[in-house]
Amino acid sequence: MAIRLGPNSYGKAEIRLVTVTREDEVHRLKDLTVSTALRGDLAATHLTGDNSAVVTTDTQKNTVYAFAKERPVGEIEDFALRLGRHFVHEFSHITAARIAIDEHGWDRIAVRGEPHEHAFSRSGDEKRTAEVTVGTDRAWVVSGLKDLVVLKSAGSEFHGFPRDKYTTLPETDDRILATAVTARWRHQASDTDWGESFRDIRRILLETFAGHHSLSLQQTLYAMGEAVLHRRPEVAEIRLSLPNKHHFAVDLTPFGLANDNEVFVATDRPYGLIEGTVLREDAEDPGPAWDFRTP
Ligand SMILES: O=c1[nH]c(=O)c2[nH]c(=O)[nH]c2[nH]1
Repeated sequence: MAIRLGPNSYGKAEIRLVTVTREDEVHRLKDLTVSTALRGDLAATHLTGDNSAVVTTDTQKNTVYAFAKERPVGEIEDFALRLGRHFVHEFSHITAARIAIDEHGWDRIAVRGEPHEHAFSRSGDEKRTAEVTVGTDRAWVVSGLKDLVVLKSAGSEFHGFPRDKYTTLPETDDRILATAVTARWRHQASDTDWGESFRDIRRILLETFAGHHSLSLQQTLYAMGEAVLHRRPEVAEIRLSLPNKHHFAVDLTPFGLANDNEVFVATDRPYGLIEGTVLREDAEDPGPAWDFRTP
């Protein structure tokens, strides 16, 4: 029986990093969860236990903290690029690094209408994300956001679907449409103005969700992705994952009441999960941008 080692990688997952930058009395916060992963000639550790090529996951974690001290973290894409390039350039047997970062937002607390210098409240569940893959001669950058919860109470219909003996869903020309957007977009280059790009893409996603008259969440997904590609030339491809956060009109007839689309039950499971990719016809091959394990 022939057995061999297949694709493999290793790293430190979910390193929690918080930095405080002080400009006089005003403090700035960065709150990140960083995951590192390395690939390379690591057969020996798997096959014989020879660890001489293993840049330990503990060292990877320490490197993240040291880099955060040596220079301001800055945009998460830049921080990930610096870390990835370090691992690949410093260790010749490491052929690729993947650095994934979630950034958690904090808002300044307003005290008597004035933003406080050093007191913050968590912005909510939404995260800005970056997944950077660094190879020996180039890098791939995927930016994104997670858990951006949105809802519209008009401008959404869903009808025209096939009915069989198991179909009970009523057709509707007026429903609540709600989702928690996870979006990841692949950049064509590795030297964009990451902050400006992120803020504008987030705005485009929100404005399209709000303004698009939806006949299905699938159609809304495509419209959101298409709008980003129309307006942001730096993006080659966008992947969206949209859980349908169902809001069903409650049947009030047992109480002698009509429900004129005003009273809903919000259910959290099961949920429809609508996922899709929108990309440029001439998009460059993604290489390992999405899947670190692909050669
Ligand atoms: O926008 C929707 N797409 C579906 O595929 C679907 N399926 C379903 O039950 N409700 C919805 N809504």
